[in-house]
Amino acid sequence: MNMVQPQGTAKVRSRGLDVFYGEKQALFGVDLDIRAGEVTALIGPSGCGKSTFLRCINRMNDLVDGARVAGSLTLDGDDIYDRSVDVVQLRAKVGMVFQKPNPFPKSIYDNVAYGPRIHGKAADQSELDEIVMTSLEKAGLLKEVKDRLQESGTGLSGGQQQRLCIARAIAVEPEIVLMDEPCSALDPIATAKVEELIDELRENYTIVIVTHSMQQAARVSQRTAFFHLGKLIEVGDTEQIFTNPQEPLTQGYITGRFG
Ligand SMILES: Nc1ncnc2c1ncn2[C@@H]1O[C@H](COP(=O)(O)OP(=O)(O)OP(=O)(O)O)[C@@H](O)[C@H]1O
Repeated sequence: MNMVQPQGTAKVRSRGLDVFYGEKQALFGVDLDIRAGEVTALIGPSGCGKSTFLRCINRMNDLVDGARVAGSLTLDGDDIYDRSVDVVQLRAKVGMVFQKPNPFPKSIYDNVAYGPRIHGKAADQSELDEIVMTSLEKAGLLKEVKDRLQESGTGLSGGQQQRLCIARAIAVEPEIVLMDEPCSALDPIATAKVEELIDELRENYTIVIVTHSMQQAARVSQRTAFFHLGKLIEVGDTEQIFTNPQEPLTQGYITGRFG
């Protein structure tokens, strides 16, 4: 089990974070703390840089040609962009769940066992079985799939596939789970299940979620950061952001004046 830091400690800290895609600047001097043991929601209109910020935390932007990062971004005080950082190890610490459920075309079991296998997390088969079962249980999926672990992950419903992807992400015991609009391809019932799950997971993980749904941000997060045109406009306790925003731009967005 992870050593979870006391709630409120900055797990990830950005200072003056700029991100460029070629000539285009997508983030401007972002100063944001992501606190340990909480769910932080990133909200704002399309193209404001939410996903860009999220993807910096596990260096997914490294995969984009011409992407460049300046300023400082740390995880537990260590520079995420330091030359000495092993990106594979970083991504084991910082898991990710994408917008569209993307199980591998493998069995349910192998989807979850994949990460533990490549990171050598299990000494033998029974330990691997234990990790797979525990991860499925934590992802709220075990009951539904325990009799068909050898069937393909792609044969599950969309909501089950997304919970399988969450099980896959947590199987390597990450410290942080990044979620990029994890419910946008799901129906309301599957969405409710994933939201419930996010709430349970925050006991053991620090979670950052990008969402277009303000209702979702209000339901699942403790902190909310509002971005606009690549700038962080305001961050605060979720309740405060939605009931008493300090910035006119935030006010305009949450009251639906633009978006
Ligand atoms: N791979 C890329 N190449 C070039 N520009 C990009 C790339 N990815 C994002 N951008 C640009 O960077 C800016 C921020 O994009 P980003 O995807 O972070 O925004 P977002 O707030 O997550 O948007 P959305 O809500 O639509 O997903 C946008 O102007 C976008 O066009």
